[in-house]
Amino acid sequence: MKIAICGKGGSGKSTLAALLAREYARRNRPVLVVDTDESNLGLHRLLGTDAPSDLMNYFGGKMTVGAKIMAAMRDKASVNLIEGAWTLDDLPKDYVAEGHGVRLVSVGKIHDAGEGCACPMGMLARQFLKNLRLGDNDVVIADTEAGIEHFGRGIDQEADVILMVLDPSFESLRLAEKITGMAEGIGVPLYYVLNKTDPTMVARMREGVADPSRIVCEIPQEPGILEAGLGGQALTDRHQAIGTLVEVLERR
Ligand SMILES: Nc1ncnc2c1ncn2[C@@H]1O[C@H](COP(=O)(O)OP(=O)(O)OP(=O)(O)O)[C@@H](O)[C@H]1O
Repeated sequence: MKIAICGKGGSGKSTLAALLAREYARRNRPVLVVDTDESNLGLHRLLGTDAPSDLMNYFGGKMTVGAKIMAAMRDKASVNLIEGAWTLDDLPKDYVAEGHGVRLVSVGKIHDAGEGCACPMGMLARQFLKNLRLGDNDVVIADTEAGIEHFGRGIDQEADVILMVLDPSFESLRLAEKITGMAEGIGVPLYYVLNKTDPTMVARMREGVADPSRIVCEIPQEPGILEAGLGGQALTDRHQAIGTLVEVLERR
């Protein structure tokens, strides 16, 4: 199963990706987290792994990939960055970080001011997800960048299911309307995960959200999660809400 995680900035996408990956690993499922957010620097810490090298470098680097895209656009041709299908065991080992039963690949980061746009990362992320061939037990979790650009890049189209993280904010509720329409447009099932909640907030979010029937999980505001985020530490604790979420995803 390929799961894309989206939501507004700071809503808890990386936190959910890490908690979910850990939970699947505890259940002995092969798990790959794909970091498609070119700005996020801390996902590996939440997973307790080293930072992987940018997968972009395996394909010759951002300049090379960018030039291929430009040439293809000029020739009105399609861009094929990856030949054939990859399984989780085909991943180039030097570009995979591993820890606690979870593998992590990072498509690429913006490293320097003025280095150009992130379009090559978007193209590679989509093709990488598309070309992954999964076994029945395999789980791929793609952490996306904040907002909706990844929908424009076609990344969500490669997912079997999209989880949108909503924190208690007006912006999350409004973004849910937009994302719900986009997910319907590409025909990928979308579920909402309410995060950083307390009982009062949950009630208000249920009233304000675009389609409450899509809510499948509520993760409370937890000091342990906040502390791990501040200290750059791995999220090791088990959370009942995440166990429930996995079961909902399995029953789909
Ligand atoms: N349930 C929670 N309880 C307490 N703190 C939380 C919870 N979920 C997330 N946080 C905290 O909220 C902050 C943002 O979380 P996170 O980095 O996962 O968000 P994000 O959506 O991935 O952010 P970005 O848009 O920058 O990639 C972090 O400090 C994290 O520790």
